[in-house]
Parts: sequence; structure tokens; C-alpha cells
Amino acid sequence: TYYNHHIYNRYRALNHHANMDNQLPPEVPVAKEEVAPRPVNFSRTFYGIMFDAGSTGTRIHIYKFIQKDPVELPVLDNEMYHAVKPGLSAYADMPAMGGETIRQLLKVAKKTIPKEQWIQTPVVLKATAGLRLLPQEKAKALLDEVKEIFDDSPFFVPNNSVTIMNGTNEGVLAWVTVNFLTGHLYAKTKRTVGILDLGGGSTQITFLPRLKKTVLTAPEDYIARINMFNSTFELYTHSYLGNGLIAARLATLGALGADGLDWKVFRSSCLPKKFREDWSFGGLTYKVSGIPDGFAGYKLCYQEVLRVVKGIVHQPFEVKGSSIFYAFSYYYDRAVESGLIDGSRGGTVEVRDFKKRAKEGKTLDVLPFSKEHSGQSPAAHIAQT
Ligand SMILES: Nc1ccn([C@@H]2O[C@H](COP(=O)(O)OP(=O)(O)O)[C@@H](O)[C@H]2O)c(=O)n1
Repeated sequence: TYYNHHIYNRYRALNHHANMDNQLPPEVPVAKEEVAPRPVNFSRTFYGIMFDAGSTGTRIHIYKFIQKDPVELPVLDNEMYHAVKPGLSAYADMPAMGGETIRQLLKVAKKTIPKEQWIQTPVVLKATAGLRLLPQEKAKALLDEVKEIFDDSPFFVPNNSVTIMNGTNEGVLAWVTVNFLTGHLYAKTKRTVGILDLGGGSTQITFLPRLKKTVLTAPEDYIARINMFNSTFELYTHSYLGNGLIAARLATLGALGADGLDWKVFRSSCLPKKFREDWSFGGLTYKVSGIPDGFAGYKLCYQEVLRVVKGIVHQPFEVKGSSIFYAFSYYYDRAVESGLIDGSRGGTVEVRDFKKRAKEGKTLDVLPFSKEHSGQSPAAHIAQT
């Protein structure tokens, strides 16, 4: 299929031309150069297990590959996806219970993968913002717990199979994925698309600058150099930790990192006046409410949010033009929820459309964890204006 064809090419491109400085999982299969005559009826099936440990949920992806010919690269045949909520970071003070969620997901892997394949099937977990936001020792306890469960499992556990992925890699890999899938990834490519990823704990922006000025004026650690197709690409990329949708909402309420969570109620004019709820994130529960005797609405809310992002967000001049960005995760969820795009087909929006909807206040979305869509979903393309 079209999809398989692209996956096939992706591995070819990355294995033969790319040097991502070990940013890519080492277990991507590489076809060996063969000179011997091909065996008749050669066909090999193998699997890989990938855990995405996000701040709002843990997901397992079980990939099935088929290699029909030893000189050809394997082709992705199938993907099995399963998700649980909340994420690992919700178990910051009870790592054993966090580990239990991993054990449950491994049961799905055991059901999906034939027994004789278990021992050679690699299992890897990459954690994102949820664990980055935790104190180091709590994050480590969770990772150690997961590693133990992996070691007890019948699957193959490669070195460093349980880690926190850093924000730069998260942004760069999302850019590579989206540009590969949209057909923009080839030697000397100029017309690439940018990515905007809004998670629960962090948000990433990555694009290939067209102007030298963008690279020269960006903070030094916002530029990532990756080698592909025998040349170096200088990408603008940054992950804003604490500015994912849920973390930023809590920051707006003045709740993120605050003490007295047992008795304090965090109020905001972004919430309806009579609103009152308990929100859980990162293993803590926050009492939140609107301002009953005050005001709610766009203008005041905007001021509150501005206080959170002011001085933090770097705005490269270049994206003010007509750049194309693919926005996903909570950008997609919120765009669907507010009726800006179709839930199954995705769509194109401009930043100002979000602003317009927010002003209309038609979908006063106050649920921190609204429905998560499953597996692959179409992106909302954002044309910046
Ligand atoms: N396979 C997946 C998993 C999550 N997501 C989205 O990612 C968002 C949650 O991000 P997250 O829990 O991974 O948080 P971070 O750790 O990335 O900050 C939700 O909008 C999910 O719908 C997705 O689009 N595709």
C-alpha cells in the first residue's frame, strides 16, 4: 500500500543516508548486503515494541514487519496500539503501581506476538514531559521499575531501553516523521513543513529555517544539526517544558509548583464563574475554580495566560510569513473540539482562527483530559499569518 511504501522508504532513507547521532532507535532493522543466491521462499516476520510514556498517558505500539527478500528492507505490515491513562508520572510516589500499567500493556504484546518471536522482539520505552517535570529521584524510581518489568518479561531488552527522551530529540524526530510522511524528505530538500506538537507537559516547535537570520538570531540551543543525505540540516527546534496544555493551564491558575494543595483553591477567569473541580496531573491533585464573584472571559484570561508565557516564548521572525506548519496532539484535539477542523480528515486553520473561537467562547473546554484520539490521526495544518 501507499503507507507501506513510505515506511519502506523511510527505513531506507534513514539507514543508508542518515546519521542522526544515535537519535534513532538502534533496533531499526537494516538489510545486509547479500551476494549469495537468494533462497527460494525467503520470508521473515519480526516485531518491535515501543512504549510512549507521555504526561497524560502511556501507549504501546506493537509493530509487525515482513521481509520478503534478504536484499530488500523489511516492510511494516501491521501496527497494534493500546493506551492507558493516567501516565507514569501520576505514580510519582508509587512506582510499583506505575509499573503495573506497563505490565498490563505487556500482556497486550504477549497476545499479539507469537510466543516463538518473544525472545528476539526488542522492547523500548521513551518517556517525555511527564517524567522530565518530576524530581530526578522520582523519575528514576519509575524508570528503574519499568526496567525491572522489562527484564522479567520474555522480550529482548536492548541497552538503554528505558529512558527519558530529551526535548530536542522529541522535536527533531517529529519533524523528520512529518516531513517523511508528507514527501518532503529528500536530498537538498528546501520546501519542508514545520511541526507544532502540544503535549500535556511540554510543547515543541521545529522547522527548517529559510533565512540565515533565523539561525543566527536564535538562542544557541534552539538550533539542532542533523545529518541526512550526506548533508547537514540546521533545524530550529525547541521544547517548552511546563507549557504543554495541562501544565500551562495549571501554571495559569498559579497552581504548578505551588504548595498548600490540600486547602488552596486555584482560581482563574479562564474558567466559568461557577466552575469547581479537582484536576490531577503528575501525581498531584489541584482544586480549581472560576472566580464566583468576579469575571470570566477572553480578555482577562488572555492577560493571565500572557503572564505565563511572557519572556519565555522565543518568536522567530520567519514564521510570521506564510509558513506551513503541521500541528498535532492537543492542537488537533482542540481544533476538532471547537469545530475548526473535521475529526477524521483533519484540516487547515490559521492561528487567528483559534483566537476567534476563543473570543466567541463557544467551546469553553474546561476538562483537562478530554478524549484522546487513538493511533495515527490526521494533523491540523496551520498556515501562520
Ligand atoms: N499516539 C498518540 C499519543 C498521544 N497523542 C496526543 O498527545 C497529547 C498528550 O500528550 P502527552 O501525554 O504525550 O504529553 P507530553 O508528555 O508530550 O507533554 C494528546 O493530545 C494526545 O491526543 C497523539 O496525538 N498520538
